[in-house]
Amino acid sequence: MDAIYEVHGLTKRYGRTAALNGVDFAVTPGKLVGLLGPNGSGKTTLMKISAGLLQPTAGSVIIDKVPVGVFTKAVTSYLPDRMALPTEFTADDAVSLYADFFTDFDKVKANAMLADLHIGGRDKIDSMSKGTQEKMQLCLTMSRAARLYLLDEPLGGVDPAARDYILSTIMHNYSEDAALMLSTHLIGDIEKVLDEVILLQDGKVLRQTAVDELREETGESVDAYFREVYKC
Ligand SMILES: Nc1ncnc2c1ncn2[C@@H]1O[C@H](COP(=O)(O)OP(=O)(O)OP(=O)(O)O)[C@@H](O)[C@H]1O
Repeated sequence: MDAIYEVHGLTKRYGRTAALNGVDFAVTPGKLVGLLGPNGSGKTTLMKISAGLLQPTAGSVIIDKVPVGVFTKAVTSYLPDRMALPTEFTADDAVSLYADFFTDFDKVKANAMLADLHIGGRDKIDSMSKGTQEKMQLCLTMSRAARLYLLDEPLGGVDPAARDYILSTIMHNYSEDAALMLSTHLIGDIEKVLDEVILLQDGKVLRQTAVDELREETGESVDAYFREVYKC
């Protein structure tokens, strides 16, 4: 099957620091991929370049056969690792903004998810807790019918009781012709839903593998494998 998301020789330098150093991988449609790696391994940088928010130093990202640009932004739904909406907005304002901005946005779906999470339309972002802000942004991100979802730490501030709802929201809101890549440090919580993992280290891909194969080969969970590989 043709890849929906390809990364070729991707390099990003900040002065003398190479945040990414020749990253190559490809993801096919239908896959839910975990982008894993220790702090500073380049996960956010890779997501930002793929979302068209940052220019690489070298290399390319191809989404749905097109290099990152105006078209790919229209088919990529990106959840940043911090609040990207004006904090004076209410949840209703945020929904309206997404509806105006993205033609693939499903307002009914977004409102239903927000109601499930007890987020009121009139709730203001700056009076929501950090975790609630994250949940709201995730609802908006997953209410688009995109070809590629890029979620940077979707569970970071979310309490354990809400994590299962969030995980099922992630799993059930992308179609078989789309792919989803998420970064997380909460591997134990998320590995049950992952098809593949991409392990980053020092700006390079250490390994890309199917989760089932990794478990079979190592006889341990992805979480245990991660702790072993990246032991300080
Ligand atoms: N704007 C910037 N200026 C200089 N260096 C940066 C900048 N952004 C990131 N870096 C550096 O690039 C490297 C990769 O950072 P990045 O945020 O992509 O890592 P990460 O894997 O997302 O980390 P974390 O797990 O802590 O979120 C780090 O060494 C970081 O210090």
